[in-house]
Amino acid sequence: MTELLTSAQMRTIEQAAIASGKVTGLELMERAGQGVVEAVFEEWPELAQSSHKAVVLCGPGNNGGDGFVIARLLRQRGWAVEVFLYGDPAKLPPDAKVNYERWGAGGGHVHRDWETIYKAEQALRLHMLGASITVDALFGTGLTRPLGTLHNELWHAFDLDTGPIHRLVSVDLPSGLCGDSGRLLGMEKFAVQSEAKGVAPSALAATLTVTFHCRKVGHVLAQGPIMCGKVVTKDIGLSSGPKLPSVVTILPKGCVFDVQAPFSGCIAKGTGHKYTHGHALILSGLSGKTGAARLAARAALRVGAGLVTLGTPHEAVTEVSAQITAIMLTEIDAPEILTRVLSDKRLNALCIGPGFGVERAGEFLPHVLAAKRATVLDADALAALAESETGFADLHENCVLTPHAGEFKRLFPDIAAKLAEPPTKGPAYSKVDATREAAKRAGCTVLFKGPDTVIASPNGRCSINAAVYERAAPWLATAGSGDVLAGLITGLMARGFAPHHAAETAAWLHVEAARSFGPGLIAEDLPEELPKVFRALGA
Ligand SMILES: NC(=O)C1=CN([C@@H]2O[C@H](COP(=O)(O)OP(=O)(O)OC[C@H]3O[C@@H](n4cnc5c(N)ncnc54)[C@H](OP(=O)(O)O)[C@@H]3O)[C@@H](O)[C@H]2O)[C@@H](O)CC1
Ligand SMILES: Nc1ncnc2c1ncn2[C@@H]1O[C@H](COP(=O)(O)OP(=O)(O)O)[C@@H](O)[C@H]1O
Ligand SMILES: [K+]
Repeated sequence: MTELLTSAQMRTIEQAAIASGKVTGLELMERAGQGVVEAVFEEWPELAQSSHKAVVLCGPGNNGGDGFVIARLLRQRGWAVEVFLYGDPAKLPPDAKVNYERWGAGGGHVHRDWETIYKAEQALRLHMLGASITVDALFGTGLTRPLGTLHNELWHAFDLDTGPIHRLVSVDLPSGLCGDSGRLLGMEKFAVQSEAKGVAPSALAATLTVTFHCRKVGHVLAQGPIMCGKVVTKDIGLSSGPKLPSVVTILPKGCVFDVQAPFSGCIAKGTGHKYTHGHALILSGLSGKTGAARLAARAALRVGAGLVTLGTPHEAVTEVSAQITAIMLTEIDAPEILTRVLSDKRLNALCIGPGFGVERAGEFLPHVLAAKRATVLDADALAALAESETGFADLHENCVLTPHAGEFKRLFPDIAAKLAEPPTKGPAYSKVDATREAAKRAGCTVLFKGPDTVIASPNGRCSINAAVYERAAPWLATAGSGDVLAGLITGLMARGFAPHHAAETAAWLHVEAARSFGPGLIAEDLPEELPKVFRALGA
């Protein structure tokens, strides 16, 4: 698992490293600047062949300090560099000030008060038009409030109405993007306008973002991926040495993890007979609505549950039995029959919701939850849960709720409203905050779907399965893919995976299967692609 850090956590790590005496802030800043220059030449090797022109936009904090280092290093390579400072040099923090002075001592000029410059000469725009790269070192993890008029100026100076600027390199975070939530502070107006025009929601949407030590949560959530372009992480010497483990334990807030490939050992089937690997029961909808449960059942079987049974209403038996082979069928017409079926303790995981019907789900839910099995509640079961009188009282820690944004809103309207509020100050309320709050309230694991799927459990554990950047899987936006995910979680829980682990692993496999199949994917393809994914994992 890789950690995704919040801005506060990153600061804690930096400060602890500096306090330990093993590194100075100035050294960290130098390495950060070097990391950006390195990443630029790795991304565009042609720029390393000769000298070019760069524009570097520096802000009033240490992000600006990184900008001065970058400017100096590029100039040392013979580049012509124009530096614009937003803010008062006298007020720069100490390390940034040292680098500002080093830039000046080497003969470097700093354009100041660029609002006037823009209005008088449009210098910024002119310089940028002729530059091979523009570096955004305005704000990083210290962004506390919206960019306001500065952003308006940049829109005009960049003349971005028609598209993104060529090779905009962002230092740590695109300025304006909240590092904890991936949301753009105070830029809803631009978000709406740009969506209509099909361009990025900010003048500062980067081609390349170079961050330090670890990716931040905001790189993968919400608008983060659109704003960052591509994210490269550079080591600045915080990972080496024995000090990090103790630093990590004093992090101020719970950590968030990036879901990584499961160990082949946990996916592989050990010895044992089919019952060793569990028996999943997937509850089917009525005739004409049975496809969703069949998809889930197929996924549960493919992910390795020893046996899978579809609990099918009598009137749908012909429809279902005509379309299954290895999957078994048992008639379940009424909630009481479900309770009787579940007296077989070998049925150890349950899925209700896909194609089930909201009203029926409302009738079955109390019996499902009373059985205290590992249970996935998806689709119609979530709608029924939102309407139920007992609310979350009957949920237990072996439940997993799998809402998409609409279902999340029905289940947790106040939390969804908080998340929908336009962010005006950083750190903004994030999908991580929302899912954590939801899991705590529900008392069970919540998997909040999307390209940035967030999984949280009541104990505060939280992971993000980000299908973004090199793991983008837009083909998952297809009917029935959520049913497959529900089946994967159920199958893994039948195999004995704990709810959070099952949700993480299923979400990862879901994206991998989609990526392995590629364009043209339909939900039926997902379970069938799993063997290939398992083989690649060495399972
Ligand atoms: N620490 C280290 O050792 C290392 C740090 N590194 C680098 O430092 C970055 C973090 O630096 P940072 O903490 O100084 O914050 P930064 O993002 O530069 O901004 C703070 C300034 O901006 C201001 N401000 C905020 N929002 C504003 C707005 N909307 N409009 C106008 N002003 C606004 C804010 O003002 P204030 O809120 O205090 O009034 C403050 O003056 C990090 O991302 C990385 O690049 C690397 O060198 C590695 C080593
Ligand atoms: N653009 C996307 N990139 C990655 N994953 C996506 C994208 N769109 C949807 N998904 C995933 O596909 C699944 C869709 O589930 P859901 O909305 O319940 O669909 P359905 O009800 O049709 O099964 C979720 O797991 C979601 O995270
Ligand atoms: K930046």
